[in-house]
Amino acid sequence: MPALDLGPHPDTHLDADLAAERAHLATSRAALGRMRERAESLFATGDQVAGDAYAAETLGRTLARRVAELADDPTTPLFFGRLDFGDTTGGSTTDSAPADDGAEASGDHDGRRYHVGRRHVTDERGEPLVLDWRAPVSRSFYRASARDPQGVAVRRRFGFSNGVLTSFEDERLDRGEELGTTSRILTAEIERPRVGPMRDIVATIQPEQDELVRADLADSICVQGAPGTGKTAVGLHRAAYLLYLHRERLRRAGVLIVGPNRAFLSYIAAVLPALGEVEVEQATVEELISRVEVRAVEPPTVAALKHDVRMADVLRRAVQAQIGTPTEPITVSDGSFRWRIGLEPLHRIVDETRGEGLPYSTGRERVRARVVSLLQRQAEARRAESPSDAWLRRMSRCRPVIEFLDAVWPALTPEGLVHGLLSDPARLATVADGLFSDTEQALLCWAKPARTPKATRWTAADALLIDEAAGLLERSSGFGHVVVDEAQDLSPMQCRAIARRSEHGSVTLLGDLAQGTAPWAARDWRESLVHLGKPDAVVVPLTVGFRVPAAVVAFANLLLPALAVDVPPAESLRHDGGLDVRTVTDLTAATVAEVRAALAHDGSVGVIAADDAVDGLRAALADAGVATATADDVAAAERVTVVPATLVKGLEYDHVVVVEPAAIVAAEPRGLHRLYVVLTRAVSRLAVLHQEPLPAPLSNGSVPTGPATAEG
Ligand SMILES: Nc1ncnc2c1ncn2[C@@H]1O[C@H](COP(=O)(O)OP(=O)(O)OP(=O)(O)O)[C@@H](O)[C@H]1O
Repeated sequence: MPALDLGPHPDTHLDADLAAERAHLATSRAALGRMRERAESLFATGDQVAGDAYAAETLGRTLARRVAELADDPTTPLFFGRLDFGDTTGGSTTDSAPADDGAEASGDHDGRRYHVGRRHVTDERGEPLVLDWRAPVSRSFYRASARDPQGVAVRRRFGFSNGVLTSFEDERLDRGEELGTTSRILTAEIERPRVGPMRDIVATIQPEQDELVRADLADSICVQGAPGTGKTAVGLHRAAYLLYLHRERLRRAGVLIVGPNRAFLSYIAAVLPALGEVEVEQATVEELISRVEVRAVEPPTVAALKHDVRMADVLRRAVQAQIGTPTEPITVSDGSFRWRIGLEPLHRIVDETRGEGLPYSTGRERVRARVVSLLQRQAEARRAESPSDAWLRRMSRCRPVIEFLDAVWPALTPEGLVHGLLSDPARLATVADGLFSDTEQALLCWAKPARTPKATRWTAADALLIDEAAGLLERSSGFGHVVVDEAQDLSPMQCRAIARRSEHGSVTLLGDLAQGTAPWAARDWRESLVHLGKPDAVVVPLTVGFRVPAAVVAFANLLLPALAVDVPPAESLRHDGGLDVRTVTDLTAATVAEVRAALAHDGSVGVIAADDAVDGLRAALADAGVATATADDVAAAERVTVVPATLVKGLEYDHVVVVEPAAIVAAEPRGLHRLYVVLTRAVSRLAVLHQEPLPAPLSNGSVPTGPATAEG
């Protein structure tokens, strides 16, 4: 049997193996320590080495990053796997190998042995002790199978506890042995109690996940995955992989992770640094588009109109409508001569520039430059010499030229454009005609507009319009790769905001149509991809669930027919766990009792309720002496978190207590989708407490009641 259970072990051969692996770990840790010391001492002396201040700063940053990358967390293993390549030439397997990342063909690794870990570790001679999981050769650790061993004779996985190597598990791929998802080490990792922030899954990435992680940088992909299938994990590991492979390019252009809210972003924030990646920007869409301060809310119907993709056309037309027709020639005097540009060339300049489709503000400068160039030509013809730069500058800023520009191509700001449009029904009507009905236009226009953009109390949706307008006025620089999580909730206009930031890069879109809770949530990934400017991206399903136990998945899936989405069903890898659905007479008292009982187990406890019930539950728990944390405080010492239903997307807790599903459903138009999200947060046990009847799709199914049905 390939799986080895190691603890105190009678088999001296296995004990010797384990001892050798522990020694290799100790050597590797010492080597990493030396690498870090070297980086630290370079960092300390960096300013004396570098030539100028700029070089010193750049070098300083690089070295500081290097030091951070080489941080060693004593509680996580430096390596988690080993690959022994078979020897087709007849020699014996040798430890380590040439520091080879490039050799793709397995033949180059004949007879070699590699430890696979979080980052490269080399000994003093530069020989690899641990290979980075992202190196080409490490791919076989994730992908080799009995059917396609890729030259690997033995794949070894290590079990660790607090950074100490405790066991290993071998698969003799050369003998057709393969554990797949029955691996004990994988099972232990999936079933481990959760505490604190999200962790990396680098040791146990599954083959279908690895394919997504290692997709080409040029490939935009969309992952449709049921709850807990590892979408977030895949997106983060893909970011780390791409940074490794395209370090310089992506460091310049940047990698961006977009998540639904701050609680989620703080939950995932530690994953990339743990993988040695300390320079990835993480933001919500709202943070990305924060040109103006949001100081007001508006009715959902109005917000929905502003999130509608028709607004993009309205704004485009509004910008176009600013471009006028020249009505008078330009006459300029430079003190010595008078110059004149007639209407005909001015028409030509404006038409040509309009035809070039440049961002509006660039267009204005182009018109200016062309006007000045005509003046220059006249001056050259008359004086037989080129005018000076100062003369050209003066001409470009002289009053007749500015007046001409202001008449035919006026300067615009994004805020000014949107303010002008929403405060003037007649102006809106000219550009919204045929796109929005009269009623819709009336909804869009402000009843009492502020006098200036500055005085306007903008809403979140206005900020989105301003961002769209900014994209029409100026060219923005984008990221090299953008990972968008919970993407099903993006509106078309939000997709466009992200498209502007990934125009020359690629995107990884992660989401689940069944979890769409925004009023504008996607119903078809193809549409989102069009708005994101990546219409050709492939949509790949993930269907193996790593979080939610099978019994809980089955319960949550009772909701699926009512959600009106076409998504492939998921299969749970977890057959442990418990589900307890209970009618109670006193919700608060039952919640407190449930939390107390949950605290007898290891791991985190999440109490999830309709937003307006949260404060009451927190107070009741506090009165009962149970300290609670908030969802955005991932470092909290408290094991119990009370989370409003609207903030729980993407998060998970070992033991989840859902309080009054009917209230969660009633709180918002897509309340059933919200409930589906809420019910799929449990890693080990789910308790559903209700006083009101369960929402119809749940009460119609055969719901297990009473105490836990399949307690693991
Ligand atoms: N290959 C794996 N090995 C071990 N654990 C995994 C693996 N893939 C995912 N997990 C774990 O499963 C849990 C769910 O993963 P993740 O949050 O990435 O799923 P998701 O699809 O984004 O979920 P949701 O739809 O709820 O947002 C996490 O605890 C993650 O660490």
